[in-house]
Amino acid sequence: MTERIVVKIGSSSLTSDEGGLNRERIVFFSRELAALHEAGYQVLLVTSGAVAAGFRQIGYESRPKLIHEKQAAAAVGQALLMQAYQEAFASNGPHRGIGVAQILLTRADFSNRKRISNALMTVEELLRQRIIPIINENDTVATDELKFSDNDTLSALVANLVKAKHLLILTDTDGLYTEDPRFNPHAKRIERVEQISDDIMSFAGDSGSSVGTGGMRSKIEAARVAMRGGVPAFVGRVKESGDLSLAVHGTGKGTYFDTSLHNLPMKKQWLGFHSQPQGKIIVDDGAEAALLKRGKSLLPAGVRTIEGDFHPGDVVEVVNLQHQTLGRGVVNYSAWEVQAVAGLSTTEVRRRVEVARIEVIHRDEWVSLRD
Ligand SMILES: Nc1ncnc2c1ncn2[C@@H]1O[C@H](COP(=O)(O)OP(=O)(O)O)[C@@H](O)[C@H]1O
Ligand SMILES: N[C@@H](CCC(=O)OP(=O)(O)O)C(=O)O
Repeated sequence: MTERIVVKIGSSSLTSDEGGLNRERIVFFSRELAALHEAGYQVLLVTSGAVAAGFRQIGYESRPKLIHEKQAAAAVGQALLMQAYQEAFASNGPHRGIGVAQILLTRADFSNRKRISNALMTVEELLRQRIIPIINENDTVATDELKFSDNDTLSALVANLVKAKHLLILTDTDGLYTEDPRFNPHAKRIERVEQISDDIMSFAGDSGSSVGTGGMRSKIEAARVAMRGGVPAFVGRVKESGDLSLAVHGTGKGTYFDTSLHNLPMKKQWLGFHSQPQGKIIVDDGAEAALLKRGKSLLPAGVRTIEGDFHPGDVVEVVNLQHQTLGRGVVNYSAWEVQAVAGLSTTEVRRRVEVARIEVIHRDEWVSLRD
């Protein structure tokens, strides 16, 4: 299969603090992306910048905070953003330039299997036709509680969906530092991350600009999602011509997040990232090791207790004794049944309740969310 690359560009790289698009940067990034396209990669772009591009046109003085104002700014800005990319790509590449297409997605689209498979089919066809899909959140319809709000997570979910070879998250800093380099000029850059430990997470701060939203924290969260989906990620800066290609080839100006995991099938992506858990199962250390290290199913013997009300077939979150999330799975028992058999041996369970399957969660219906 032709290698796929998902590139995410943040507002801070495309616009200024005062709002409005920086057309020179858009032309620059489209050249960088065109070079990958010409080299034979299938390129997908996840771009922010709609709100930042639109608010000045509407007459707001700074990036709006109220949801309806942000949505109005995005509605104006999204058209400007697409127009700018369309023009920039039209003058790139051989013949008639490179074609682009707009795709707007919400979190709700990802949790609906039919909608997301339709989106994937559209993307596949665009890529076959050598068109670059340009993706943003559908800000006009995304409701506050379900919003991605920054596009970092969206780009990771897209990378998992299309089983990308790389996810490149471009921003205004050349990677993750031990502290926000704006506040500590002596902070050290981290070159490679193999596991997102609490230490790594603690380095990351909020956004440095008034137009960006996620900051480094949301980029690391996004890298975690991509890594779990078997997609290695890069977070860094692309400033000079050729930088994007360097980033793809492992010598970019930024931080690389490696993964040895395989791509997650669509069903497990849904289970891990888009399902809505109905409750929690708290398991002991033995069950934690069985699930995470030995790829086993969850048996009643390893269950300590539960939270919430759920029924067979529901998705539940599994947490350890320290309440850290281990993963999610489809449960075979109702909440009261799990509570009744918690800690019991398989023989004892069979004597007490009648269940279709002895496993509380079968390993085929389970996805680990630990690195
Ligand atoms: N530990 C850190 N290392 C690097 N940058 C950091 C760190 N903590 C916070 N930041 C800030 O995150 C900013 C990038 O995030 P953001 O402004 O949301 O960008 P974008 O618009 O590209 O998504 C950087 O400009 C930087 O100031
Ligand atoms: N969908 C929004 C993205 C919001 C945003 O600022 O994201 P980011 O710059 O990636 O932190 C937009 O296009 O303005």
